Amino acid sequence: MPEPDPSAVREWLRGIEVFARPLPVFDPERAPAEPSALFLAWLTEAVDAGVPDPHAMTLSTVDEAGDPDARVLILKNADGSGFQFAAHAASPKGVQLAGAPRAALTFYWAEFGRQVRVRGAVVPDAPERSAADFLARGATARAEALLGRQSRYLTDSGARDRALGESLARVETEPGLVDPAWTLYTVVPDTVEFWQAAASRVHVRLRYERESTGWQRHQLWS
Ligand SMILES: Cc1cc2nc3c(=O)[nH]c(=O)nc-3n(C[C@H](O)[C@H](O)[C@H](O)COP(=O)(O)O)c2cc1C
Repeated sequence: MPEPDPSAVREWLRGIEVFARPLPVFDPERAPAEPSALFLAWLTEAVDAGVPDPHAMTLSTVDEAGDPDARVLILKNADGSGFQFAAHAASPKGVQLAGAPRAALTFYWAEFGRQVRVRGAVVPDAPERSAADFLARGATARAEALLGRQSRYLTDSGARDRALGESLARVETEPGLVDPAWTLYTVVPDTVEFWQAAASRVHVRLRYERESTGWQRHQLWS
């Protein structure tokens, strides 16, 4: 296969339209006092419009060398106390969060041209709540988590299938079995930014910043 022509790729990418669809108008002057209220309103609109995986978000962390890492996860809950996700403490993200318990979350709902950016401290939830989340997962997901090998090198898929089969049998004979390393984490936001694309390219940005007196709202240059 011939090498792709880098300038052709550049032209091809330049030709792909962005925000070429009707977009909602966001009036930051009418935004609620709490970012969780606006987040849930935008998430509800995404769900109601049939956006695929509307509760998927990018979780960004840093490793022990200070290098950034990021991956997509599913949001488990959002309210005035923060944004929750669940992960295995022995996974790379779990290890990174143990060393540097801060994170950023990014949501993007392309159909609406809307992005939400969250930054804050990450706090593990109480063990009983993590256990309840674990037990609410499907049997295969529990069996996989119990193996605690997420993101390790997979060199032998036969060995993987055997280990998974044994773990699944264990889950089926002990349905109350909980992996103590399974953890619900809450990102307690310091800032939450709402970004609404506009066809005019004068995009609208509103950042909530946590102050000792409560949430302050600031519009940002786009
Ligand atoms: C839409 C989507 C949803 C995902 N949801 C989860 C999830 O809820 N939990 C999870 O551990 N990985 C999920 N993943 C896989 C993660 O992106 C990632 O590959 C995995 O958690 C390993 O990350 P780590 O090596 O940084 O720990 C999802 C991936 C996608 C694309």
